[in-house]
Amino acid sequence: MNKVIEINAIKTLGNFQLKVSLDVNENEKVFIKGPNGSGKTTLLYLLYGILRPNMGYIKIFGEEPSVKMRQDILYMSEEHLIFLENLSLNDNLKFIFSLRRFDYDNVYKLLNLFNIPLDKKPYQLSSGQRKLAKLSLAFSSMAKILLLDEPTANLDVENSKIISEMIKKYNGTVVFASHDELLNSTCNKMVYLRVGNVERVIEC
Ligand SMILES: Nc1ncnc2c1ncn2[C@@H]1O[C@H](COP(=O)(O)OP(=O)(O)OP(=O)(O)O)[C@@H](O)[C@H]1O
Repeated sequence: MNKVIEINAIKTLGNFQLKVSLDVNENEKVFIKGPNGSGKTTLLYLLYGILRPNMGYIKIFGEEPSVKMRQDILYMSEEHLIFLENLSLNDNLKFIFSLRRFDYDNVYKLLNLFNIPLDKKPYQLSSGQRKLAKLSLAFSSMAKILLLDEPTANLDVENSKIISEMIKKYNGTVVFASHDELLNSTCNKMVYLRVGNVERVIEC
């Protein structure tokens, strides 16, 4: 099997230290679990190249994470907004499409599936609707690796189940951090973090 992610690294943030050693294969669906503050988001930041390790290495497709990989790897944060507040969702999409390649038809298909009104501005949508709009983009990105932070936070059970199925069926690797037990059946591998350490890795 092709390894797409290799990490053996230490990252220090103030008095917190994350120490991770992990390989991820092509098309694997990896569920990062752990209590609040255990280092899940920090791990995703390292994989996306937002943070650099203090020691060790991170390889994505055999190379250090870098901006030039951004067509192949997409990170969807829990909190950060990706939409401009003064534009409708439709105009936001046009702008986003000018920056990066997506399966455009699939974006609109998913937005329709989730009943997201395109004429509304981001602040006129609920937090769940904004999340579903971001996920519609992520799952239409054609990225070889998706990094999803809390993909089902703010979503109802029905939509969470749809997202779970979309992760399972995604034609690529998905690494997702979540507290949502509903996603337990979604992965091939579970990685348990505790206070910055990999407590255990379970093949599912
Ligand atoms: N910029 C920073 N400076 C210092 N400490 C930081 C910084 N960013 C995060 N931390 C610390 O790193 C630790 C891990 O944070 P992280 O956000 O990775 O946890 P998490 O597992 O994603 O938590 P949650 O489940 O609450 O989202 C926390 O103790 C946090 O306080």
